[in-house]
Order: sequence, then C-alpha cells, then structure tokens
Amino acid sequence: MNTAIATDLAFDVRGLRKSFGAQTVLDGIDLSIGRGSVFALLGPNGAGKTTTVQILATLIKPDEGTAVVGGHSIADEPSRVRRIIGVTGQFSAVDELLTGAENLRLMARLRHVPKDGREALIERLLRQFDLVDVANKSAATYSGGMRRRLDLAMTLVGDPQIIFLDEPTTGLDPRSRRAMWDIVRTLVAGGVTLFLTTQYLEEADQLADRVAVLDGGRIVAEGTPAELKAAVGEEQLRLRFATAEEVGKARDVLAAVVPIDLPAGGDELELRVPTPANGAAVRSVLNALAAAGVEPSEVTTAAPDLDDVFFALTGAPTKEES
Ligand SMILES: Nc1ncnc2c1ncn2[C@@H]1O[C@H](COP(=O)(O)OP(=O)(O)OP(=O)(O)O)[C@@H](O)[C@H]1O
Repeated sequence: MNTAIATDLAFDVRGLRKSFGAQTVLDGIDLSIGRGSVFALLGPNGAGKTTTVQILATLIKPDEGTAVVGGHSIADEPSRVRRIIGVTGQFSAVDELLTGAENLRLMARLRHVPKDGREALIERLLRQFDLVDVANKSAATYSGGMRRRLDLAMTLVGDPQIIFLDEPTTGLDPRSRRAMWDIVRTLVAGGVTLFLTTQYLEEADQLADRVAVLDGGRIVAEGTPAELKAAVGEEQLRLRFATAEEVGKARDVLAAVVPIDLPAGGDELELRVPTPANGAAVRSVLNALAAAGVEPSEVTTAAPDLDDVFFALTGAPTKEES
C-alpha cells in the first residue's frame, strides 16, 4: 500500500532524538526542507551530522520523533524511502577490487536498472564524472577525488530524487573540492533535493539555499547563508597584528568601542570587528587603537563568513569534539 503524504517538502522532521548509551547526540531536531533545494547541515566534528543522515536515510532508528522523507514516513515506509534516496557517505560504497565501470555495473544491477539501458547509463555517468580515462582501472588506483566522484556517480544510478552527501569534500584538495561543487551544482540544476553535511562553512555558503547549524544536539540557527551572515552584521573590519600581545591589547581597547565579544579571526593574530564599512566607523576603531599605541600591520574589510555566524550563535569558535 502506498500511503505517500502529499507535501512540497522533501523533508519534514519533528523532534528527532537519538542517544548512544548515556550520550545524547540529537536532542530534538526539527527541519522543513523544500523539494529541489540544497540544504546544508553544518557542524563541527561529532556534532551529530552523520547520525542525522543515517536516521533520515533509514539506516538507524531514532529514539523519538518523526520524519517524512520525499512524502514517506521513515518509520512506516522505510523501503519506499530507500527507493527514492541516494546516500554517499564517509564510508564509500566503492569496491576497490573492481574497476570504475564494474562498480557502476554492479550498482545498476542492484538498483534494477533495465538490462538494455545499463551500458548507456554507465557511459553517461563515466563521462559526466570525468572518469572515462580510468573506467577500466581498478578503483584501488584512484585518487581521493576520483573515488569521491565514482561514489557519487554510483549514487545517481536509479535516479534518486533525494541525495544525501555526507561531508562530500572532506580530505579533498581545493581543486577536487571545486570540481565536486561544480558536480553538485549540476545535480541541483537537474531537480534533485540535496541534503549536505559539512564542517566547511565556505561549502555551505557556496552550495546551500538554506543552512542549519547543529550544536550540542540542537539546531541553533537556520536560514539562508545571507540571513545567517546578517545576524553578525553586514561588514567587519579584519585587523592583523604582528604579535599575540598586541592582539590582547587591541581586544582590551576595542572592548570599550565595540560592545560585543570579539570573535577570533582565522588565526590568533587576527581580530574581526563588526562595524559599518564607512570612513567614520573605521576611523574610530583605528584612532582608539592608535591612542593606545597599538597599530595593526594589516587592515581589510570583508563580509562576515559562517565562522563568524557560528561564533555569534554559540559564543565559541567551531570546536571539534575532544
Ligand atoms: N553507533 C554509535 N555508537 C556509539 N556512539 C556513536 C555511534 N554513532 C555515533 N556515535 C557518537 O555520536 C556522536 C555524533 O557522531 P556523528 O558521526 O553523528 O557526528 P558528525 O557530526 O557526523 O561528526 P563527523 O564530522 O566527525 O563525522 C559522536 O560522539 C560519536 O562518537
């Protein structure tokens, strides 16, 4: 019996909870994600991103809560959910002993792609994912980027409506990361819904229509990347100093000028000061510093990034679990 629920939502998630032993990993997660959009679940290592994906992909069960994925309840119709999703995770489905083409062929059989369409599909995917030249080489010889592309190509066999990408670019070099982003953009143009997890703020910013920030088992913020950035002001002054001592001094001086805790910058020699990017505002910051005898070695203005958003929301920089 098909008890599909009519909805414009690809995901309708209410009150998901999950603990492992005494450790509460998800402490009440609600999500509404429209069809055809890219959603990014952003959080540091150990925040519970993979656990969320595993629950929504019906690989593990939540302790509490409900989720409707592509119109099907994960509790009542897990096999229907499985039929319309594809999952690429940190544990890839690629069989290293097989070639790229053989991996795709195996997946086509598993996904019941009709026999007469299989080879054409495999050729198309090899082309789409730039794997034609290595199609007949064993996957064990592939670079990290090639393996990730093959994994994603395998996920597309069977035309899933919803694709989970669990940290798709972790460990890839910048070039492979950009290549993966381009592939993701092509997928979205084709109409699929993407549920992406990432620790990279820039990745969420680049790809996602909406972002949710997961911290301490809860969603601490949700919105478009632009909305989240707006939460920390439109502009910031980035001040770089020569020594940590100068940074400390500047922090004390600016505490009187800017009435918020200053987030640390990309490294400990940078301070990020939320301020309008106009002459008067910038001058007042620099004058206050000069009066105290602290001179930044470098001054730039920039839009805040999602690192700043994370700091503003949680009072701490993104932290990996210890
Ligand atoms: N099967 C399990 N048994 C016990 N603990 C688990 C299990 N799966 C996950 N955990 C724990 O749950 C927490 C969240 O893990 P999860 O993998 O969901 O985080 P994550 O946000 O995906 O992190 P990462 O970026 O490291 O993959 C971690 O502390 C992890 O050790």
